[in-house]
Amino acid sequence: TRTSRPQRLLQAVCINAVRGNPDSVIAAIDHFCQNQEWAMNVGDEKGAILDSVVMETSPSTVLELGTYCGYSAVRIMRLLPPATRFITLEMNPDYAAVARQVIQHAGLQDKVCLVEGKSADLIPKMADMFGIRTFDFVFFDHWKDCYLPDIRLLEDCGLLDQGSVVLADNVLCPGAPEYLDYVRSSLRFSSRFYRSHLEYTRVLDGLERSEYLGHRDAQRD
Ligand SMILES: Cc1cc(-c2n[nH]c(CCNC(=O)c3cc(-c4ccc(F)cc4)cc(O)c3O)n2)ccn1
Ligand SMILES: [Mg+2]
Repeated sequence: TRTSRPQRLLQAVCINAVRGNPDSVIAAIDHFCQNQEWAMNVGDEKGAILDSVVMETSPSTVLELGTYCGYSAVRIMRLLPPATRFITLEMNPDYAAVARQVIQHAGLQDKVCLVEGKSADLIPKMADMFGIRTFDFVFFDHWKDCYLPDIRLLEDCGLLDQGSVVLADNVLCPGAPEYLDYVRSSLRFSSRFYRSHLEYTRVLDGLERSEYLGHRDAQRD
């Protein structure tokens, strides 16, 4: 059977990227998506915003929802020290298989823990499975209609601490309107929008950065 798009993306990484060099893996994927086939990686424009938010947060525990081919896992982990705990959840086994090889090509396989399954099933097991109490940084890049239930689930499971940062991709395209309303109206979050574009296109998109202010109650009316 024909190869899948993730498999063709992986092939481009194997051919064009230098093993053990995360920046060359990122460049190879961006070149493939700009010149051969569009794919739903966060991309270079939004990726630069992701880099800056990661660096200013300098987290020691990171959760990513939606690994896809591992592009943002490589982007995030190339910036952080080896002691950082990084967990990424992917529910599609074919995506996960490609992501493992992309992450390995970047030489980051020892720093990344990729878990297969649904976010709603795995989030409540984070503490038991990994001995992680709270996440300093969470990157939402999974199903857009899961953003709202999953940020509520993170709160309910006590996985966010005062100062924890949740960065959400695609809040305009494909869009996560209910999620935006929630984080922007909640007294428990301080949110700001980073205007950008859908990866490899001119379509408007952006990232929403929401900082957890602690366990307060009430909504802004
Ligand atoms: C653990 C867990 C993981 C998942 C999960 N794993 N992998 C994903 C993929 C999610 N990503 C997207 O759907 C996505 C789509 C677009 C897009 C597509 C088509 C267009 F025309 C315009 C834009 C652009 C993007 O940047 C995206 O990130 N979900 C789901 C549940 N539980
Ligand atoms: Mg995305």
